[in-house]
Amino acid sequence: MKVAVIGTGYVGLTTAVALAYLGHEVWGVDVDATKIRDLARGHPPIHEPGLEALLPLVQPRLHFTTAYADAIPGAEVILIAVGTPPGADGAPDLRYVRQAVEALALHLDGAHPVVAIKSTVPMGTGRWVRARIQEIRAEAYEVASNPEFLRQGSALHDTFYPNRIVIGADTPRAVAVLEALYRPLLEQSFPPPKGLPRPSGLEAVPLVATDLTSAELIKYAANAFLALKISFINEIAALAEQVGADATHVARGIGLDARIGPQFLRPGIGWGGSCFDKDTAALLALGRAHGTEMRIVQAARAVNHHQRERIIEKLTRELTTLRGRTVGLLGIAFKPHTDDLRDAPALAIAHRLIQCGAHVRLHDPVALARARREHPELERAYREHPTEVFEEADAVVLVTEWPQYLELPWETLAPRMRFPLVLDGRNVLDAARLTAAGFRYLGTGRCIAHTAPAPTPPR
Ligand SMILES: NC(=O)c1ccc[n+]([C@@H]2O[C@H](COP(=O)([O-])OP(=O)(O)OC[C@H]3O[C@@H](n4cnc5c(N)ncnc54)[C@H](O)[C@@H]3O)[C@@H](O)[C@H]2O)c1
Ligand SMILES: O=c1ccn([C@@H]2O[C@H](COP(=O)(O)OP(=O)(O)O[C@H]3O[C@H](CO)[C@@H](O)[C@H](O)[C@H]3O)[C@@H](O)[C@H]2O)c(=O)[nH]1
Repeated sequence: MKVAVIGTGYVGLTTAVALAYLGHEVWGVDVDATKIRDLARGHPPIHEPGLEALLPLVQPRLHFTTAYADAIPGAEVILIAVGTPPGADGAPDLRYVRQAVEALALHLDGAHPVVAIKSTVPMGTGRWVRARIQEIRAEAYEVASNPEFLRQGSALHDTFYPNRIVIGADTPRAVAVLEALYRPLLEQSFPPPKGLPRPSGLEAVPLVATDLTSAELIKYAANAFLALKISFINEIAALAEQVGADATHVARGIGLDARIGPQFLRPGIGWGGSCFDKDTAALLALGRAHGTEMRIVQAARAVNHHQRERIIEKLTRELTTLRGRTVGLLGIAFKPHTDDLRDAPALAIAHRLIQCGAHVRLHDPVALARARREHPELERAYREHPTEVFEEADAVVLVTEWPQYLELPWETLAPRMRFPLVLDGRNVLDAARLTAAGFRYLGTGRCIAHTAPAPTPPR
């Protein structure tokens, strides 16, 4: 099948590569000429595990262009995967979707492709896209919603082995065409790419076929639910610290209940990234626009915003003041295995620390180059080697759980600090090992023996 993918960012590029691997003839279109030039030379502009290795393998069936005229004519499916960043009031800014739709409409030929929206868009957008194309072409085209659920850092894995595929469309033909596009994924009939083994037990992927608007809402509901699971465990973690409990044990204790499930219950610094903040804000705005107050989502956001401030509070409590202190942050990317810095907690914490009069040092094994480009205001803080953030520091905070940080020569690091405090924002370090190495170790939501509160009698 000839497929056009509009937008070659985290979602569009991953989708294009995966579809080419499955045997489709794929055209990736982007307005960013630099990105397209790099891609055409086989250089992915983003860090995503497996992408660089897979790109040359699929190259014969994968084309990159800035010209809609190359990609659209003859395509059976057009996937829109452009950005939908937050607008001023939290509602998504749909200008890139509008621009993509207007550009593609000019090149539609008689083949009647299905236009499917992969970008996360407000309910009603699909119907608007259909109407706009009809207005431009004076003819009806089928439009579908095909929301994407991949996670950055495991984007290819999630694309090849999704939990489900959602297709929202108002005609059976649109569903049938997209079902045919994804058949190898639905039936898991393709040989797993090298380095991306199929999860054991995965034999088929469920298809959720629904109407356009429900599919659009599924995406927002999924992200909001995941976000509130994280905020829930973080709220429990805050209480655990006060009462002398271990929130990681609480998470395991509740997560084994099949009705709750173990995932997204890792207490920590809270969520970051390009999606959760944007999509929960969008849901609030959409609720407001339709007279529905989204109270649970609002609470989840409030808890998450406070998570970053809790790091500042903990450091202030431990160090009395932040003025003149030196604080090292391990990890800048919003999660491991990506170089994405959108809504990265480390950047927010770094700016708050500087505001409080502290000196900051920042390291990341992959995202440092992007941080230098996108956040030159922090240039003095960046360090090339992780051990440099410990030099004469008063505290080090592990913000992003890159596996490399577990391998640091911890036994040699405490003596290099002014005050050997380590705040483990992701609960991944070995508390006993660090304590033995001379650190004062503080986890998140875990009260270790010497910080436990005095016992209180039952009332
Ligand atoms: N990043 C994720 O993990 C993820 C996962 C699921 C869904 N989503 C959603 O998918 C969408 C894309 O997200 P992303 O992270 O890939 O964004 P991104 O910013 O990485 O990529 C968007 C791309 O679209 C291009 N673009 C903008 N206007 C264009 C136009 N008119 N024609 C062609 N290309 C154009 C940009 O140049 C950019 O390369 C968003 O709606 C997002 O919410 C993202
Ligand atoms: O138990 C957890 C799980 C995650 N996080 C944090 O949550 C954020 C988001 O992580 P993750 O969801 O793994 O990455 P994303 O790439 O943001 O993916 C989310 O957002 C995408 C964009 O919409 C969706 O497609 C995915 O399904 C959804 O998981 C990160 O800062 C994580 O550190 C936690 O704090 N605790």
